[in-house]
Amino acid sequence: MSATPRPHAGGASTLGQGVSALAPSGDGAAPTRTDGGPTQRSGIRKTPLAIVGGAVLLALVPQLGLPAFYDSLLYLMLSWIVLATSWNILSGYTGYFSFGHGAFFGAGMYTTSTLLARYEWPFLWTLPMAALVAALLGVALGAVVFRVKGVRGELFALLTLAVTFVIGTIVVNTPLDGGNGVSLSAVPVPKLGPTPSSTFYLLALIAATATLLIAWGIYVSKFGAGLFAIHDDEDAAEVMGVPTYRYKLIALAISCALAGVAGGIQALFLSYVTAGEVFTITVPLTVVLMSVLGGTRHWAGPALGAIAITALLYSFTAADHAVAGKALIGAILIVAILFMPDGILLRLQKLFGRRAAAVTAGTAHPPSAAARPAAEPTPAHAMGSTAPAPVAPAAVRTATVAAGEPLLRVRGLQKSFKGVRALAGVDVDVREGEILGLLGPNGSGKSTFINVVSGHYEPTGGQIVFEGRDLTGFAAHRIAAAGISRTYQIPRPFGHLDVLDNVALATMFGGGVDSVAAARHQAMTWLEFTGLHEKAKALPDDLNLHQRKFLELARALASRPRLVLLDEVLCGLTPSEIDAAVALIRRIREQGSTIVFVEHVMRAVMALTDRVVVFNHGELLAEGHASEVMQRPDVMTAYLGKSTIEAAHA
Ligand SMILES: Nc1ncnc2c1ncn2[C@@H]1O[C@H](COP(=O)(O)OP(=O)(O)OP(=O)(O)O)[C@@H](O)[C@H]1O
Repeated sequence: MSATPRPHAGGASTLGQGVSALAPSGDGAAPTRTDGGPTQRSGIRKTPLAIVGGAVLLALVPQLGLPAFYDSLLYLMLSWIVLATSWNILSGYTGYFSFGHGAFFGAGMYTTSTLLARYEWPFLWTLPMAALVAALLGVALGAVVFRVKGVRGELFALLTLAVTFVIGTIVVNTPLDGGNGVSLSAVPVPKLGPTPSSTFYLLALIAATATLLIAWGIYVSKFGAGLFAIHDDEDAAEVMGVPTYRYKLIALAISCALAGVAGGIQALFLSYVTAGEVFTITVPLTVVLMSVLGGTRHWAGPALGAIAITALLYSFTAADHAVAGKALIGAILIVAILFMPDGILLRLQKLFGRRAAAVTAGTAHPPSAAARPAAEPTPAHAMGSTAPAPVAPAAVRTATVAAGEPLLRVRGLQKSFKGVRALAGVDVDVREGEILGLLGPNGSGKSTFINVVSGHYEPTGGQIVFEGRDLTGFAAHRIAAAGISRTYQIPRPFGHLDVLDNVALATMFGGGVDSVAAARHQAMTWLEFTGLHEKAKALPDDLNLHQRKFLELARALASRPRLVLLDEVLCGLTPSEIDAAVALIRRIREQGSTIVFVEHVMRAVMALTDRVVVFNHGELLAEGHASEVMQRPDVMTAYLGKSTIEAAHA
């Protein structure tokens, strides 16, 4: 946007001119207070009050009678807060880095300017429309892009940037802009404040307050927990019950709607709108920079980044040495990002001795074992301890399978990967309450079976019936909700969530608990059940393999499944760790779960399983009791190879 703002703007520069054009005051009064991380329950109640309270105080600024210049500078700062925070709701929370924010901002600008200039709508009525059009644009884009697996990271960023240019080209070449821009100089500014510039300031203040409240609300909610899980491992999140597609679309719609509102206000602020300045990379680059600097894993991070960058720009580029000032700001940003890769906010939290907020939501962790009421389950001791078996926190949901019917009935299950037939049509029944061993040599299709039954892969053919309900082709989150959970052969914890929140996520999405606090409380008891309670606040990276495997188990159990699919949970463990794991799996069965157990460790198979099925080359080779099946020559041949058997007999 090369257009200068309407005269009342007091010479402040435009948003669309990007970082270089910003010269706001260093007031920094926007709400930058953090809630102290999710461990601070009192902070949770206070946070929205603090945001609203801060906004009420800031609403008094126009009464100070400052020159219009300051109103406009504060307006710009607040507008950047809206843009950066709205970007973060999709991109920071889910990890889908968008470079399309210019398109959504521009959609809002052109919606408002078209409605004002052509249809003479009252300005305030255009803002909901600006939000709606931007949100619809985002949802239309997301509905296509989010369906394509693998469009993440740089691909998603480039795609959204390309969409920005496409929309910009369309706008320029249609009557929306016509190549000349849209003039709004004749449109009256509503009288919210004593002056037009203070009106814009107050509008931006309302938008920023609403945006921060929304960003915070998502951050502390179950929805926010799901978004952060998508950020760390989308497939694992889906398998644990997070409806990833829907969640991404909702986050994108909210993000776009807020950017659209900012664009609508900006259109009238500028009074002259041109496409060439809006649909560029400048807006997205600026919001990315602000968010990364402030911290993308916290609702307040982007606001802090917006304030910091705009304040820097005002301090260093408003004077005569603008070019040197910009270079200095660049150097400061490089140093800040190098030394604070998680953003200023997390660094400040660490400095003030608080736990790094590398977690999703904002409610308190459950009380310590000592503080817990006596009626609750007693904590387990460390893994492998000889203490009495810990009590499972919640009874497993009872199955609703008809008498004589298997809990899981798989018929003719097929899965091919570009010519590789991993499953060639297997029939497997799993009876309620049993531990079924799933055996077979490497590459025989065991993990594929688990992946298909849990919805990680769609089957190529066949049928999966669980509790009499046909689940064939269901999305993984629906299969999780139906009562099937799984572990991964190589543990896939959510790396930025602590151990407790990893389990709480399963409690919420698989177990149907809506409150984050209740989910954490229940998750703690599952950690006690698996002996991980002392690691509740550790990040997965701090766990050894044994503990990571047990974390997988705790997550699988926390969704209170009727059927648990365990994929080589013992692989890589020491003999004593295997003993501890075998004892734990027994306890899992005792508390009511049915288990399918893929394993190569034969002594565990012998000790645990009621029945085994053996796969070979994607087909069912044998079925029966482990001790009998493993004696069969065809099974031995499959495991050891024909030549080995013949050599042994020779
Ligand atoms: N995502 C994939 N893409 C292509 N081929 C795959 C994929 N997943 C599995 N396969 C192939 O399918 C076959 C069965 O693999 P699968 O992992 O199910 O075997 P497995 O019995 O679990 O083996 P292991 O005991 O070594 O884990 C193998 O030939 C494997 O290479």
